[in-house]
Amino acid sequence: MDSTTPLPGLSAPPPPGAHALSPGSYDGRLVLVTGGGTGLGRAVAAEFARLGASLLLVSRREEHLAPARAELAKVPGAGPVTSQLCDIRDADRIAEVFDAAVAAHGRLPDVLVNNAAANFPVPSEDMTPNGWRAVVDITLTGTFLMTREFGRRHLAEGTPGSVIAVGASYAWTGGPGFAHSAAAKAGVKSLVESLAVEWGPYGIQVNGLVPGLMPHEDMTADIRTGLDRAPDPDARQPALRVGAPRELGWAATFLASPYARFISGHTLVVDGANWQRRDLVNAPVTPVREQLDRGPFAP
Ligand SMILES: CCCCCCCCC/C=C/C(=O)SCCNC(=O)CCNC(=O)[C@H](O)C(C)(C)COP(=O)(O)OP(=O)(O)OC[C@H]1O[C@@H](n2cnc3c(N)ncnc32)[C@H](O)[C@@H]1OP(=O)(O)O
Ligand SMILES: NC(=O)C1=CN([C@@H]2O[C@H](COP(=O)(O)OP(=O)(O)OC[C@H]3O[C@@H](n4cnc5c(N)ncnc54)[C@H](OP(=O)(O)O)[C@@H]3O)[C@@H](O)[C@H]2O)C=CC1
Repeated sequence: MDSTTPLPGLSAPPPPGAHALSPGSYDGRLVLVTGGGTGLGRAVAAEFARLGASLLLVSRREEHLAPARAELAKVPGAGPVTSQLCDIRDADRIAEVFDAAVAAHGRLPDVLVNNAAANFPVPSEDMTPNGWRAVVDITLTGTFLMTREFGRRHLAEGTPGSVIAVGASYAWTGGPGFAHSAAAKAGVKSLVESLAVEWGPYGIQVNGLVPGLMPHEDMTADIRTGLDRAPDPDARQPALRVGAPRELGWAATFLASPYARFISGHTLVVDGANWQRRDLVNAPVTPVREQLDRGPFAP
């Protein structure tokens, strides 16, 4: 290969609609996806549906849930799709959601995908106490409250289950400009490791799942603007391409399948090795304020 031959990078994913697991692998199973009305949550829900799962989508806004319900119900092979409005910071409402799951689907969710999260870029010196609390309460405490209810219900029934918590790679590295979200995701990773041990004896598997850069149309304006500052995102990844949301869905359906039952307490990163990237000599440091175009600090 000479220097003029383009490098291949990691190969493109199979087309939408393809799947690795056998058709009907999730027939008769109920999968609860928080934040399942948008973005990556919706893509993960679609892959479970394609394999026969019934779905329960949970989030705060009907305008996110209604279109997703309609679209996911049309996925070939999908079981019934329902949704519940719920702010995952509200433990009482979460209990009602599980009651509604049993009423609508006749069973507890077999799989819980904790995908809902909150995030916005902000230099830490500008972050308000309430801004910190909103992100940590949704991302970490919300994940705990959902998982706690799932675990309690299954322990009471004596039934098995599988939990997947969507994380971010800055759980390991820190996330300058996203200190609240990075701290919360580090907490999520730790929670996965604690609960996998606590609940393994009862047949409940708990794993983390970390997406790399997987652009989608629901990304928040703040995050989209940040990404738009760096053109050609493919060239910035070791894979020489960004990820497709369905690649996260395929990983999720594997992790909750019988073939991955002995994997627990693990956090799987689906990012083409982007988070491992290091240069021998790094680019010059640009302060977060400058990266975010915030101007001088004005207390
Ligand atoms: C860059 C490179 C890309 C690189 C990209 C790297 C991405 C890394 C991986 C992670 C990705 C993700 O998590 S993506 C997931 C992103 N998705 C979301 O966040 C969707 C949900 N978001 C939301 O609902 C809201 O934005 C959020 C505020 C976070 C939560 O809603 P609430 O209703 O609870 O909160 P509110 O009452 O509106 O606000 C609570 C406080 O937060 C403050 N606040 C709200 N939005 C704010 C904002 N944009 N900037 C500053 N502060 C903000 C408010 O002023 C309040 O503080 P006071 O004024 O003091 O009261
Ligand atoms: N996109 C990416 O490249 C990356 C994403 N991630 C992670 O992937 C996951 C999905 O992200 P993405 O799809 O991009 O983000 P989105 O903004 O599209 O999705 C966030 C979802 O969470 C729901 N949500 C937010 N707050 C609450 C709440 N309090 N209660 C219930 N639901 C809530 C929202 O629905 P509603 O507003 O209706 O409540 C929305 O559906 C997150 O965990 C994120 O941290 C990690 C690394 C990279």
